[in-house]
Amino acid sequence: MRFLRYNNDGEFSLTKDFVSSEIPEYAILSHTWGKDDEEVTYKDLRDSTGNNKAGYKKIRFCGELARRDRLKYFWVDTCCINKANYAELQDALNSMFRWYRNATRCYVYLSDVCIPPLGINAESNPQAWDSEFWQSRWFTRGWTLQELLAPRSVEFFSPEGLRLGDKSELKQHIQGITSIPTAALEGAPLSQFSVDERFSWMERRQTTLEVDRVYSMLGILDIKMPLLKDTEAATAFGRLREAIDKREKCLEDLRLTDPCYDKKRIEDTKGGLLEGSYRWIIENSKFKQWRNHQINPLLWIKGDPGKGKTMLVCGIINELSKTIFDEALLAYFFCQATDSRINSATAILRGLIYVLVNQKPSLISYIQKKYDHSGKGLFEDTNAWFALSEIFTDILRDPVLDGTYLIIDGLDECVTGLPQLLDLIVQTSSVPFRVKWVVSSRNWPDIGERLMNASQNLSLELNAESVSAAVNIFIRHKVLDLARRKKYNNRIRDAVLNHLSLNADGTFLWVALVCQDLEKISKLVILTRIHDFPPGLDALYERMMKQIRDSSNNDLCYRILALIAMVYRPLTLTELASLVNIHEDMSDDIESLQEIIGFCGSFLTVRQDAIYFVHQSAKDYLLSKAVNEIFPSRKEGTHSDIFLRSLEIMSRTLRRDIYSLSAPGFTIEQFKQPNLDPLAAARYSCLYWIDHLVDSNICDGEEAHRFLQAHLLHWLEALGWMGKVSEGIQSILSLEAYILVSFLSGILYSLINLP
Ligand SMILES: Nc1ncnc2c1ncn2[C@@H]1O[C@H](COP(=O)(O)OP(=O)(O)OP(=O)(O)O)[C@@H](O)[C@H]1O
Repeated sequence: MRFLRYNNDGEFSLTKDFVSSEIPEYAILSHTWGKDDEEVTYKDLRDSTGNNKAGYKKIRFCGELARRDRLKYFWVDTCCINKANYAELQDALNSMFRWYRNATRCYVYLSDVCIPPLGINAESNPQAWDSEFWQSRWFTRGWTLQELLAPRSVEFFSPEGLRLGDKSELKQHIQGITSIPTAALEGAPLSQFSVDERFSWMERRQTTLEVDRVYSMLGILDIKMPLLKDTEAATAFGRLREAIDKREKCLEDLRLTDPCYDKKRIEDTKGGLLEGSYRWIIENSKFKQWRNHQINPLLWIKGDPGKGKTMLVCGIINELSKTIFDEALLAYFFCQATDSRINSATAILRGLIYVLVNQKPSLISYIQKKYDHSGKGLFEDTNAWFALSEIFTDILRDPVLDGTYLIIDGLDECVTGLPQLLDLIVQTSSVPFRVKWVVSSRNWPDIGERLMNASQNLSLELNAESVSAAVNIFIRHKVLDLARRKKYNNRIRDAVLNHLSLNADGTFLWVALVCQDLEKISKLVILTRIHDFPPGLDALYERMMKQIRDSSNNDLCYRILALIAMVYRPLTLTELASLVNIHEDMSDDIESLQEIIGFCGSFLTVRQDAIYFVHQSAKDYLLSKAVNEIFPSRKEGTHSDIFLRSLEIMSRTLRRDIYSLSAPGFTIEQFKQPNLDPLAAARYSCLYWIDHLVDSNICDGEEAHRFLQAHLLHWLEALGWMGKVSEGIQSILSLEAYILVSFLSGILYSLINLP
């Protein structure tokens, strides 16, 4: 990038070309072009021939303001680009948005907003220029759109050099003139606005060459593409659309989950985030040291189950996103062992990359080439980890990631690929990477072995005092809420407060579970019942198990708990009804099902129609301490039940043209799912029946064979409607491996081993 700077003689001249790592602070001019022969060109400046041109005034204007703001360098598009060199011009047009964005100051020269001589105090007397400002040509030109949006500081001046205000002070005016939302004018990332909305900001603007209406959108859309000479606008627009569509398709295939929504869901499922219960970490000396220094950029937060790590991480994300500087990014991922979609190292990398690219779309360039070659398989096939970790490290090397924060909650919940993931985290938290990491996990020795020397660790047990104080805030909040809703008198309220404070032992989850149970207890008996809640999570879970044991629905509750503990993603109520094999006339009675889930102690919770364990530790308890009760025929038996039940559901549901569309050739985009979805009960089964067969370890090739003989095409059709054909192919591959190892029925093998 080439600049102008003042010389000692008071004149200015062009500088050398600065490489991107050496670019100094600079000011930049935004203006509308006059007639070609009035503007000072690169050649004029080089040959010292432009002083008499009308455009010289603008350059001097910019230089004077830069000098006022103590900026040695300034940039003006008329003369800092050598337009005779097409390669340079092309590069400049592709870089312009970034150059405006990185400028310390941007001065807008409004040649047609003249201030009458008496309007010297222009800022405090807007009536003097208001109508000219509204009608200024600057707001009608194409290139000035990015000059308005990209820089942090945009100041408007009359040609007399009088300051009219900056884009923040004038945002009401600018919003009224341009219809651009104020958030965009205030610097919100443009990726937050849809592509169509961004195109609409250009609608009423003109450019000298029609094709420039397309090229002037490249930065705003964060797209890079070659600017071909003499291209028709329509052709350039077609190429731009194609680049956008390719990017969106790639992102769609990369996306397994959107961690931003996961965070919202988790906070909601856990009853909402209480600021007073996480703020201690912001003042913690280790946290501050990590935040303010680059010495050890990896912070490992560790603690026992239910100590509040996940909620702490949510709080840290909120806090960092408030203070993160300008261009830096913040990406995070919540790993959840109970959901097979988000419990592996590849899922974590896909999530982090997805968030990074969403915030900075140009990072797609690190994926696009590989994706164009391999398609969605890049993220899913057997080499996915290697491809994704290469893409990830390439992205982290990009200088735009300077100051970026990466956060992973629940490393202990990463069921597949944890060692590789830990190694990658350690590797990328050293030079030359410029990101900072926060990871959280339980106190697991395997994780400790890999992270201990490479990280600062913040143990919740070693910060017991702060954690206890945070838990007490939580207790107070919960009990006051209960007291208000259940009309406790002061004696009951204080007895509950007292019992919880004495027995919580710094464990948030224990408090949350006890309060959940207190909801169901009448205030008349609470003073006697409150002592039934023993201290310690396991003791509490044992108490919940005992209640189930003593209830008349215990068999159904055990079956539901076993099922929810073994499925690979949370089930909907409809899926549960069909899989648990309850009485036929109750299978579509969702209210009764919800009631039954209520009988399962506080182990389960229903949010937005999906059933979750109240906490990972609840599932851990069942899998380790209640095995005999809930898995009478071992875990394999439960897998086998789910497998057989799935075949039943699918055989009953799937058929040719399941949505009765009759006419062939429908695309998924054209299709609108009916309210009564015939696939609703079978979706889980379609996706996971093979996994359950494989994990059941029973050689039930006969059943699978019969099902595939009758329904192979119906099943593929259903997967198609669900957008899960590639998952189906993966399942077929596991089935093939399974039956090969199990020396199963040769007929089944030959049926699925299609050429
Ligand atoms: N800051 C907070 N605001 C509101 N609720 C909180 C907060 N911290 C903890 N909790 C409550 O405590 C429960 C347990 O917290 P959390 O899930 O964060 O623990 P954890 O340490 O991540 O547990 P695990 O390691 O077993 O996953 C949450 O479900 C929530 O009810």
